[in-house]
Parts: sequence; C-alpha cells; structure tokens
Amino acid sequence: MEHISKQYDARGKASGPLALDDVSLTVADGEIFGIIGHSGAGKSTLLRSINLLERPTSGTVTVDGVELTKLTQGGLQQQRRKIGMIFQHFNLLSSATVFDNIAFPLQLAHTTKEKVQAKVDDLIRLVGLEEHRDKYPAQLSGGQKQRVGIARALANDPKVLLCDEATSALDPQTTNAILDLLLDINRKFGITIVLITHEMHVIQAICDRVAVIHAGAIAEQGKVIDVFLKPEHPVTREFILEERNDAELQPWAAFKTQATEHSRVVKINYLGDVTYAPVLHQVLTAAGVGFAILQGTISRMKDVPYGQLVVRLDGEKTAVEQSLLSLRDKGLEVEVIA
Ligand SMILES: Nc1ncnc2c1ncn2[C@@H]1O[C@H](COP(=O)(O)OP(=O)(O)OP(=O)(O)O)[C@@H](O)[C@H]1O
Repeated sequence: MEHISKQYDARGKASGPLALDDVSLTVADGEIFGIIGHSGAGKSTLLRSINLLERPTSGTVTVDGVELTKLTQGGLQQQRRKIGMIFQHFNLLSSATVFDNIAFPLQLAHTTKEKVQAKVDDLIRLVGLEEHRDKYPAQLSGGQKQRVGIARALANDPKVLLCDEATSALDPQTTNAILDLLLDINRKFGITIVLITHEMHVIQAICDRVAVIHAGAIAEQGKVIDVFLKPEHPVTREFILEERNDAELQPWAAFKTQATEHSRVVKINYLGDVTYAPVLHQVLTAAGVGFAILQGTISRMKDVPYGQLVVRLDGEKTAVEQSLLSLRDKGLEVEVIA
C-alpha cells in the first residue's frame, strides 16, 4: 500500500478528518502481519482498503503484483478471489448450513458440484467441524462459527487472508484455538495473513511483524520482538503495559534504590535459546559475583522465547564490571539501571 489516504464522505462529499493519512505499508509474502491500534485509529479502514471494500481517497494498493486501485470492477472481482476475509461477528448466512456457508463462494465462482463437494469436505476437516456440517449457525458456538468463517474464506484458495478483529468476540481459550488454527493455515499453505486487533497478546501469539496505528498514521512498525522489547511510541508502550496486566510489575527505575557502593542494578534482556540457558549462574559464579533477582518475566513471542530480568549484582567493582562484559559476550543485552 502506497500513500493511502482516506476521507469518508458525508452527504456525498469528502469531509471531516482523514481516517488514514498517507499510510504506506508492505506485507511480505507468507508472513503474518498484525495491525494494532485503539478504537477509531483507522485499523478497519486500513484492512478494508487492502481488498478495496473501502476505496482509499488516494494512494495505490498492489496485491500479488496486481495494482487493484486501477482495475475495473470486473477485474477487481477476479482479483478479490485471491483475498479471503474473516470478521469479528462471522457474517455467516443464518439460513444456510455449515456446508452451504462454506460452499457459497465456490458456487459464486461456478465450481462444479463434485468439486464443491470435495473441497468443502476438505475444508470442514481442516477446521475440525466434521460433526457439525449440517447444523445452522445458530446451533454453533462462537469459536465454531469462526471456523466456518475461516473455511469459507479459504474456499477459493486465496493467497491472502484478512482478519478483521477475528477473535474479539471470543473467550480467551477459544481465541487461542482460533489463533492456533490461523498459524497452522499460514504454515501449511503459506497464506499471507493480515490481521487487525486491539490486543497485544494476539500480535505476540502469531504475528511476525506489526504496525502500530494511531490517528490514521503508522506510529511504528517492525518485527514483533523488536517492537515489543523496545517500543518507541507511547501508544505502543500502553498496549504492552495493558497486555502485561500485572500491576505488581514495577517500572525499572523503581529499583535504583537497591544499588549500593558494592552493587549495581541491571536490566537483562534475553532473546532466543539463551533465555533457557544457565548463563547468569555460570558467568556470575565464575566472576565471584553474587546476585539477587528483583523482578522478572520469561515468556514467548510466537516461537521465540524471551526474558526480561532486573538483577542486583553484588561484589568487587572490577568483578562486577567484568561480569557485565561476559554477559554481553554471551548474547544477553544488559543495561545498567543504577
Ligand atoms: N463509514 C464511515 N463513515 C464516516 N466515518 C467513518 C466511517 N468508518 C469509519 N469512520 C471514521 O474513520 C476513523 C477510523 O475508523 P476505523 O473504523 O477504521 O477505526 P478502527 O481503528 O478500526 O476502530 P474500531 O477498533 O473501533 O473498529 C474513525 O474516526 C471513524 O469514526
């Protein structure tokens, strides 16, 4: 997407503030890209601009090498088959069964009856709804409805799947199951996924890269791990703090008072396999430095483990300095707080 701006019409005229203001964004083939932002930031407008459900006021959208913004309606319809979409409230046909909901886009594309049958059966198996194929949406749970939505979105073998707050109406357990399914689909079929959410844990669970959107513009973007560990924009920091959701975690600066003449307080970031290695113990024992862990979290971002600890190092000044160098040598990121 290049230089996308959007101003909504009021009574047939473009007026009011820009919902999107000169946004440029590139999503790589095969990645899971998350867009996070507060309500009204412009997430839906941005997502719906990708398949031109919402036509930008200016700018260009190119998907899989084809510039959608210059296609005729017929050409656009053709290209849209490459782009599946799922929704927060599922948007299923209430009078159609699971099977018929999934078959619908295939019938629109004039697929033969035999092919529809085989394809829908495959999709039903893929999303794990074998026992529910003849039920109506009203007879399904939220998670099952979203599985129907996902199967329907995959019917035409799209290259891209757009997810509009796909888990926001689901409880945490069902959310995780749907996120696992999306990850599975991405890995099995190489489908590029673009999702919008207001929850950092959704980004953390399955996304490779993230863009933070604020007031119609991209506040920051990058690999999830980089943005999460070193957020630059205040809005990003807010999302991360909300996600940590542990009020007992104190800001790093609160530990400054723990430092004495014979100790330093440091913040240590672990990333990747080193997170689970006994590096701290080995290095500090070898240096003859004692330590106390003052605060810490160990978690995972998609499949990358990471940790953040605040540690007080006690010992001779030169030994402590040496141990800091050794920790950095082992691949840990060490920042001296006090
Ligand atoms: N159809 C519309 N007509 C006029 N203004 C609109 C329309 N849709 C969205 N807007 C405005 O555009 C801005 C961005 O809205 P958008 O729905 O893209 O944000 P969002 O980040 O998806 O919010 P939410 O999480 O609440 O859905 C908002 O100020 C909104 O009021």
